[in-house]
Amino acid sequence: MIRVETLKIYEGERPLVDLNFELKDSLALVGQSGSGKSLTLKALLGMLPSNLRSELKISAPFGLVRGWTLSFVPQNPFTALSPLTKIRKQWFASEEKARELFALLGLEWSLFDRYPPQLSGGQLQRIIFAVALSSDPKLILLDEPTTALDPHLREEVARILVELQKRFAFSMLFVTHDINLAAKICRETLVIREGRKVEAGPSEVILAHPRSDYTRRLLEASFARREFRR
Ligand SMILES: Nc1ncnc2c1ncn2[C@@H]1O[C@H](COP(=O)(O)OP(=O)(O)OP(=O)(O)O)[C@@H](O)[C@H]1O
Repeated sequence: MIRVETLKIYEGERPLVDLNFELKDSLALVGQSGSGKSLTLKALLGMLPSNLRSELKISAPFGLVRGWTLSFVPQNPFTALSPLTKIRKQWFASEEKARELFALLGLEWSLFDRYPPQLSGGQLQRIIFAVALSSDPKLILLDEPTTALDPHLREEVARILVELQKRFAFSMLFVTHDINLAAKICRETLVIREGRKVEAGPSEVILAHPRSDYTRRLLEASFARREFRR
């Protein structure tokens, strides 16, 4: 279990984020735009903008080393890789590892020698997952990894993620504003507003019995988006 005992982010004296949480296998961090989701991920990655400072205290059964035990999946697969360089040249693990992950993710091996713009959004997102998994991480941070994808691909990516986690047993912190998607992917949910905890617990309990109006509004927004998509 990973314990984030203190995670505070300040702009000058103004606290933007003040959180603590436990992460067993999968935790969704859910909140409206501006609630502090991205800043929380940036603080955990040690990549905060230079005008902000943070206090971070984490206890984990392993060291968190970015690019090794700690991986990151960014929001937009279309911009995550350099467009002018073949996937092969952007791959830092062994070719054997690439073959294993490509097979597992249902990616044709020939895609390894293509340029990113030659791939579809779904293929690119799988490649980003392969890159994130290539160092055998213990913790993966995901920043709304389905936002840039078509709705049908979103469900597919959610399914792949759950399968990958079962197989590789990494922990994941999944950031999203979609509380329904959060519950599909993560066992537990932490709802935040203005950088503070609103409520936390098993995802299905939060979906079925939201305790705050804020969480209810997130649920309504999520259902409204779904209706709109139909
Ligand atoms: N470099 C910065 N300097 C000052 N304030 C910042 C900075 N970056 C973000 N903020 C503020 O911190 C708050 C949290 O921002 P953050 O980007 O974490 O929100 P978010 O929940 O990820 O939103 P979104 O869903 O829109 O990406 C916002 O009020 C934002 O304006």
